[in-house]
Amino acid sequence: MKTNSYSGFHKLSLEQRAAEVAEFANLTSEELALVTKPGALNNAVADKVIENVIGTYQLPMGIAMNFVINGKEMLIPMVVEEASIVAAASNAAKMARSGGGFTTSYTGNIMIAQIQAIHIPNPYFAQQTILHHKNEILGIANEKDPILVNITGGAKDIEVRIIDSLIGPMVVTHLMVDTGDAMGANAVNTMAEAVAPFIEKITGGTVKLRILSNLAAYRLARATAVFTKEAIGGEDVVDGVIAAYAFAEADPFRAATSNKGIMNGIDPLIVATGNDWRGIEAACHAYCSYKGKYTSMTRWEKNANGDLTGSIEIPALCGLVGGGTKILPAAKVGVKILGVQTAAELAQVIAAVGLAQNFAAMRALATDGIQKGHMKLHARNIATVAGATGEVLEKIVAQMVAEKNISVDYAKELIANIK
Ligand SMILES: CC(C)(COP(=O)([O-])OP(=O)([O-])OC[C@H]1O[C@@H](n2cnc3c(N)ncnc32)[C@H](O)[C@@H]1OP(=O)([O-])[O-])[C@@H](O)C(=O)NCCC(=O)NCCSC(=O)C[C@@](C)(O)CC(=O)[O-]
Ligand SMILES: NC(=O)C1=CN([C@@H]2O[C@H](COP(=O)(O)OP(=O)(O)OC[C@H]3O[C@@H](n4cnc5c(N)ncnc54)[C@H](OP(=O)(O)O)[C@@H]3O)[C@@H](O)[C@H]2O)C=CC1
Repeated sequence: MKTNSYSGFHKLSLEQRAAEVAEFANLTSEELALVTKPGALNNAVADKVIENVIGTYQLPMGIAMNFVINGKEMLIPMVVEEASIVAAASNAAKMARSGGGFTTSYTGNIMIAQIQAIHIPNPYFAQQTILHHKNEILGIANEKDPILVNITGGAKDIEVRIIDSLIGPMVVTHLMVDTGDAMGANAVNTMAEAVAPFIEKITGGTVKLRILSNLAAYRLARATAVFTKEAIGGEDVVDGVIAAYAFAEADPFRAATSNKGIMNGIDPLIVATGNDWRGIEAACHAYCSYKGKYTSMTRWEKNANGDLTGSIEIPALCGLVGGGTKILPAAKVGVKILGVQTAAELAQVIAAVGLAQNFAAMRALATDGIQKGHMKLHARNIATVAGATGEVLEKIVAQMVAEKNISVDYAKELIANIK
């Protein structure tokens, strides 16, 4: 292959595509084998999951321990490439046990589909007109998915917003659909497309976009936890975490990093269960900013006893019956390890893990600094990249950590000295 402008690449077999890519990118046969050799996700299945497939790509699955959620002991599967995340989640969950673990709740599996209508000269009149026809709109939507209607009732309500925009006012109808154990993108998109002509007819406008909103403000998972001051290192640590939170609450530069720390917990669980991590990333970041400024996804306070209390409320977009969960064999194992039966349960675990992950990072930041714990574990990564294995690896990790000098170059130097 001499150029990447290649019409019909998708029509080749997986093996042909892999060979073409190897030629273009000068891959050795060993390098190519790292993506083409059969894995637990076999190539024939992988070829049906996305497009232009040349093979598969593995990531580690680790298990976060110690979680007690609503009184139930759970193992949390996490698929991720970053050292210290799984250890940190286990560490936080261990400390949360002193306060009884995590308590969660959920608003239900309600997704929003948006139908955007433009070119309407009288938007307030159109808004009320759409609301007059709520039952017909719900009827049209529900005709599209009788199975979902049987399971959950399907589309349940509408709301209509008028949005000022660069091209004038828009009348945006929200269709609220109970998507049950599905994340629900496909069901709500189909319904939105079905009701669009009727909205055009009753408003005289032109419908453009018909698509779900990732800002799933009616699909909220909540989690709380009490970390007793004794379990986390005393009242200074409580105050340190609250000061760290105050920084994130006030400053979007800090909030972005703190929230990345929360997604450190959420994304690996989302991936382990075959869910869409782009969807939940968009949802969580949008939800913590749509009431005004971009701020922290969590809240940290001190109770009357001087203990630390944490809370989180996020749109936990996830499902158990569709998307990757249905097709990826390892995702099914992830769900089984977790032991959840419904999307509602999964959503609540997601919130609890996000809260735990934030606590671990905030506690580290407020005490020793992040590098001590993180770099101790990252050092194993660095030593592996430098080529160390077995006893040599353990030895140089210990030395790099003790000397606080953790780099690939130094690891290589230590390996050479040992030899
Ligand atoms: C790293 C620790 C846990 C060490 O913490 P430690 O106090 O040295 O750990 P420990 O040896 O006392 O062990 C306590 C528990 O932690 C877990 N644990 C401890 N070590 C392991 C391990 N090797 N493998 C698995 N689990 C481990 C395990 O549950 C263990 O209990 P045990 O099983 O021994 O009874 C701690 O320092 C920590 O929680 N640090 C936070 C690390 C973190 O957040 N990493 C994420 C990457 S940094 C980032 O991306 C986000 C950030 C930080 O920027 C976000 C922000 O700014 O807010
Ligand atoms: N903006 C975004 O985030 C977008 C995300 N996506 C993608 O959409 C995918 C997820 O869509 P989703 O619609 O969940 O997946 P699927 O369409 O794969 O699966 C959902 C379907 O499963 C069936 N089903 C079976 N049992 C149940 C049950 N108990 N509860 C509810 N439904 C059930 C329903 O179909 P039936 O009624 O026919 O039986 C339902 O429509 C992900 O891959 C995501 O990446 C797509 C577009 C945009």
